[in-house]
Amino acid sequence: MKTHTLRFGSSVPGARYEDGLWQLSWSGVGVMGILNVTPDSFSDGGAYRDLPAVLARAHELQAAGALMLDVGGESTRPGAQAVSAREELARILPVIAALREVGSAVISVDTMKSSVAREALAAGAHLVNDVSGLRDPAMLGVCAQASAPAVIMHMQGEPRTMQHQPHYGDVAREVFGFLQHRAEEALAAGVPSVILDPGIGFGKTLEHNLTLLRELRRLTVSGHPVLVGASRKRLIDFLAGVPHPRDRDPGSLALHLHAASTGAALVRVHDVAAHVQGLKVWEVLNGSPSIDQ
Ligand SMILES: Nc1nc2ncc(COP(=O)(O)OP(=O)(O)O)nc2c(=O)[nH]1
Repeated sequence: MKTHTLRFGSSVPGARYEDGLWQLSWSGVGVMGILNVTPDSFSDGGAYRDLPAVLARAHELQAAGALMLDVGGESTRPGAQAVSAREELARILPVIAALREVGSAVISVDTMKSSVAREALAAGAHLVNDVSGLRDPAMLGVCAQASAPAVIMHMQGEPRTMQHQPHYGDVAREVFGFLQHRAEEALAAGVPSVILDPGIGFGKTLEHNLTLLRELRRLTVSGHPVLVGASRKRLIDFLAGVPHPRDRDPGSLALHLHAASTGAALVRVHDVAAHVQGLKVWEVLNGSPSIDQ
């Protein structure tokens, strides 16, 4: 089973200090638990209304085996209206501070705004998850300055309109080429590590999403850890006729096991327990280095 490593400028849970950086390594596929603190996220918006409920959810995700928690204060579902930096910060800063207080897992902040990323990192987030692929001109500098890894995700257009008419000449070549290019720019700017994400459902048709998943090995061989976030997304309804997002966890796991078979390093999920269980079984059948006797 492949071992993946992320380098951080500051210490993170489970990391070792080596060559002047904190190195977090894991084998097989790590699970990033989704912690949305929004009123309108497509599958769990408003589910965690107050801080105790959010912290209880965080504990549940961590107890289920999440390697990281992804804290998001703005829905990026198709058609979502943008949220101000002020509103986004009001939602996520108390959560990040409280998670650090209780000693949580590694914390990523899911934001497209450099101003939000800067404050979230200062409040204790360990890395940035940017669905816009570091589009904000200041985002690279914020991550480099904080010596924080960045998840670079591909999105065509904006959440509000990205699904109107997504179009590519060669979707795999264009998406993977974009990610490789942004990775080089980020590392050259001093970002200690990058994670690449094809952006399932972000300005893609069903066919585009399927092609990216089928061709994903072309990205995982890049050497950068690859993250896939297909959890509860619309393509599962298209493929298996599941209209309600909360009913799509089995399909989510199937998509993420496929991602694991291509060498993905992380999956971003709502149902952490099901994914930890499914990946454990999958990894034994596909050559995990150790089996708990
Ligand atoms: N890196 C990465 N980040 C992401 N953030 C949000 C969503 C959308 O899912 P969710 O957070 O559940 O919904 P919403 O954006 O409505 O809060 N998907 C991804 C993804 O695929 N990859």
